[in-house]
Amino acid sequence: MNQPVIKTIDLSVGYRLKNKAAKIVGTSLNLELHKGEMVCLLGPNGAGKSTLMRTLSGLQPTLTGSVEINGIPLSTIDAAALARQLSLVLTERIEVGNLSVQEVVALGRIPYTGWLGKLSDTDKQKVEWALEATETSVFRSQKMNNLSDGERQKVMLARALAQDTDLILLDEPTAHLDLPSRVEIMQLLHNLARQHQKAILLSTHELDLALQAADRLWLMKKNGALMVGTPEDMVLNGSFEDAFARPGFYFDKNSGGFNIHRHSPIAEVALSGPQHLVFWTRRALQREGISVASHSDCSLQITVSEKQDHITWKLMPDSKDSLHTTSIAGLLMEIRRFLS
Ligand SMILES: Nc1ncnc2c1ncn2[C@@H]1O[C@H](COP(=O)(O)OP(=O)(O)OP(=O)(O)O)[C@@H](O)[C@H]1O
Repeated sequence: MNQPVIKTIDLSVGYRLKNKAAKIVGTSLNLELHKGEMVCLLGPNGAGKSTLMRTLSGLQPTLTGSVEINGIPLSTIDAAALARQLSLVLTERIEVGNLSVQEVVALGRIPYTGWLGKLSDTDKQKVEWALEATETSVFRSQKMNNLSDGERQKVMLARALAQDTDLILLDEPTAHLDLPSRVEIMQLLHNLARQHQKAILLSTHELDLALQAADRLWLMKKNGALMVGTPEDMVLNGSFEDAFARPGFYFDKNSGGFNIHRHSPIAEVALSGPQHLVFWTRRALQREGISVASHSDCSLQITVSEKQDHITWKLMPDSKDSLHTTSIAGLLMEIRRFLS
């Protein structure tokens, strides 16, 4: 594999306290991020994601160990050179006055032009490309103050793209966005990594989206350990659940999501039918505390089917006549009756 864009060597991150003691947040970190890949940094609140992000971007000193960018120690790279290698998108709303979208994106060219520098043709092309890639060119003339949070976030990403760095670090880029905008940002970042060979690291609390979109996960635990792997490996080997599960909240390997319902079911039923109908029926049953058995030897069998857009659930209790219902609400009512 080619040289990593960013690499950490026995890195410890954390804080020097007043009494000269150190608060170690992450330790023995040997991480690599390569061009063309998108990595999601996940972990519960307080695990140390922001601390690691800040350390990797040079905003905070390392406790021990080092960070290298394109093979050069971060501590030896001056601010101007660093800005040509690394761009950072933070969650905090940065006040950019009443600048237009295009003017904000053009700020990404400062590492090449200086504060008062005039944009060259190349600079203008890079700004144009960044606006197109993030689909922000349609509102290029609008003032930043008039944008929605999602539009604003895309503009901040465009500014980072205009900076034309191999490495882009984003701290919770999808915070405050609605679901479609979160999906859009994740897809955009993944495309940028693949199509434009960017190395992208983003911290996020979007577990579902990270599982789907990340090439690899960096999973920080509360004890300072960090595990690395493809999302599917981390689910299958249990590390994903291990980092997030709490009493009353567990990861369901069958659905790929967290469940908020109790572990010990009050009843077990057999369920069959087309996959998507089984999926949503199971969700409703789980909420009732009813599990779906992997065998058919149950006192209640449910079959769900769909004909010409009409969905029917057929309940077959072993002791009574079978009955039909045409909604999940009806199904739950019948099951409650059956169990009472
Ligand atoms: N300036 C500081 N001095 C000392 N400790 C700090 C400082 N800032 C953060 N911490 C501690 O470092 C630990 C990691 O915090 P950090 O903000 O990096 O976690 P995080 O994973 O980003 O959390 P969240 O998901 O809630 O944003 C926490 O225990 C926090 O209290």
